[in-house]
This record gives sequence, C-alpha cells and structure tokens, in this order.
Amino acid sequence: MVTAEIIKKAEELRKKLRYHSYLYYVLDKPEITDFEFDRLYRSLVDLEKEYPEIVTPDSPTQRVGGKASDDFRKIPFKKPMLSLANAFSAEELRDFDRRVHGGIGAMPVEYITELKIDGLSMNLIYENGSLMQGLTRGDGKVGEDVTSNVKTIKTIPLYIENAPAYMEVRGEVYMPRKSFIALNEERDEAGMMPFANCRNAAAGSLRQLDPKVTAARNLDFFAYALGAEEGLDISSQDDLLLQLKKFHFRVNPHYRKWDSIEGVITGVREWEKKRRELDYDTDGMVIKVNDFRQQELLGATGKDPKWAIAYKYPPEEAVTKIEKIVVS
Ligand SMILES: NC(=O)c1cnc(OC2CCCC2)nc1N
Repeated sequence: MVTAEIIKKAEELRKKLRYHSYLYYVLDKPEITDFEFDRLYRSLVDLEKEYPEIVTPDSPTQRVGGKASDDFRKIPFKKPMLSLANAFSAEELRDFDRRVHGGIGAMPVEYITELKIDGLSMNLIYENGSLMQGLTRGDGKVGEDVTSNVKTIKTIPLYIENAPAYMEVRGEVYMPRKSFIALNEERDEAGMMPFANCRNAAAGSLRQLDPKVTAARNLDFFAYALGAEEGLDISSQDDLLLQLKKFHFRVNPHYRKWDSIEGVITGVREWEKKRRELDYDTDGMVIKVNDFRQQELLGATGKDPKWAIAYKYPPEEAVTKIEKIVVS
C-alpha cells in the first residue's frame, strides 16, 4: 500500500539524483562520489520496483526506456525552427550589419556571437517542467519524434524546477570527438562503414530504433534558444542563455557580447584556429542581434531571421583515416 511517506521519499531521491547528475554531467563538478550516487540511484530503483505505481515518466530511472521508439512520428511545431543565412567573409558580415542598421534605424546594436555547434538542432518540449517530447528540426515546420532517444542524453533534464507551464528549449545535439573516434574504431573492428563526421554520427545515433543503442553513444547537448513558451519574460539573447543555465541546461560557454560588427569580426577570427582545441566540431560562428525588441523589428524573411547570420569557416579536411597515397 503506497503511503504519502513513500511518495515523499521517492520525490526526495529524484530531486537529489537530478541535482547530483547536473553537477556531474553539466558542470563536471560532482559533490558526492560515484558510489554514493549509485547508492541513491539503487534506493530509488528498489522503491519504484516495490511500488511500481509511484513511477513517473520524468524519474531519473526512466532515461533509457525499454521500448524501441515508433517510426519517428512527424509532429508540427507551434513555432517554426528558423534556419540561418550564411556569410563567408568579413565584408559579408559588414553587409549584414548595414542591413540590420537599415532595419532598426539609428539605435545602437549589440551582437552576441556563439560557436556554431556542428550537430543537429532539436526542439525539446517541457510541460510543467517535465520533458514531454524531443523533436528533430526536420524541415523547420514539422519535426520527427525521437523522444525516447533524447531522454538518454544525460545533459538534457527530464524535469526542470520552477519551469513555466509550457516551454520549448532549442539547441544542438552533438557527439564529442572522442566518442566519435571510439565509435568509428568499434565500427571498423566490426567491419562496418565509419561515420564521415561527428554530425553524421550524432544523427545516426539519434535515429536508432532502440534507445539502448543511443544511450551507449555518449551524445551531448548545448541549449541556445527558446521556441514557443508561456510566462517567461526574457528581453535579450544573453539573458536567455543565463535563464537556460538556471534551468540546468548546458550552454556553450564561449558566447560573447559585442557593441560593433568590427568586434564580431575579431571574435570570428579568434575562433577560426582556437576551435580545433575543442572536443566537439564547430563549422562557424552564429551572430545574433542581442535585443529581442530589435529582433522583432527586423523579423524573418521566409525561414531566415534577418537578425541572425552564420559565419562559416572554410571546411577543414575531415580526418577519419589517414590514407597514404604513394605516387610511384
Ligand atoms: N548550431 C548552433 O550552434 C546554433 C544554431 N542555431 C542558433 O540559433 C537559431 C535560433 C534562431 C536562429 C538560428 N544558434 C546556434 N548557436
């Protein structure tokens, strides 16, 4: 017979496990040992086994669901996922800046630069703090339901405290380079084709029918935008990134605010080389007008926002295997 104490005990364990998972996976600053974490986790598993009726879909024990996901149902978005126009030179960034100033008149403009993570963009739907659906971007209007695979990604919260009634969090699922290299070695040994790059490996891992396979691929997630939401009062991109961190999402730390496009160009040049030191692939920088009122003034033509642009770095040789071609 389930008592209020038992439910309270389960909720306390879930709260502790969420918090320590956040410290370990998102901040990489655990406060307890793995042994202590496992002990907490084991007590919740035992409690839920003894009283199956207290299990909640957002319990930490529900990350790797048993069932293979159905064939990626197509789900329309409440708010389309915009795509980015590209710039390939500093001059094109200056053209973008001229268009922005043309659109909003004499007001000063602040820009935010964010590393452009080379993964696949996702829409995470939270209702009353619980993760209800994880959708791939698809064509920007209709996504694919990969919820059971998304739930296996440890840095994606299954439950968020103090969240509004409805919120869509958007970001990039990616595979760290170390995991990509290890996965390709495994595939090579098994006589399978290697993935060409981290992005393809992440896409292939998210589209697995069995969540257990996805769970073993060590995917990760950086949050960078909100879709449809109720009750959040956020007025700029840098405030949004702070709010996403407060909700315990991983936010890429290398974003920066600039008060001129010349500053943006400095930032873009700085990361052209530096990005190779990172443990994940980037293919450029995303430049966004910081102020949301100015974003609204500029609007979006079709599917590209006029308040954001992606600067693309020239592609470097995708190194999967070194082939030596001996010219006789
Ligand atoms: N790949 C990325 O890192 C990335 C992609 N998209 C966006 O912003 C969306 C939201 C509004 C326009 C595009 N930001 C990013 N950092």
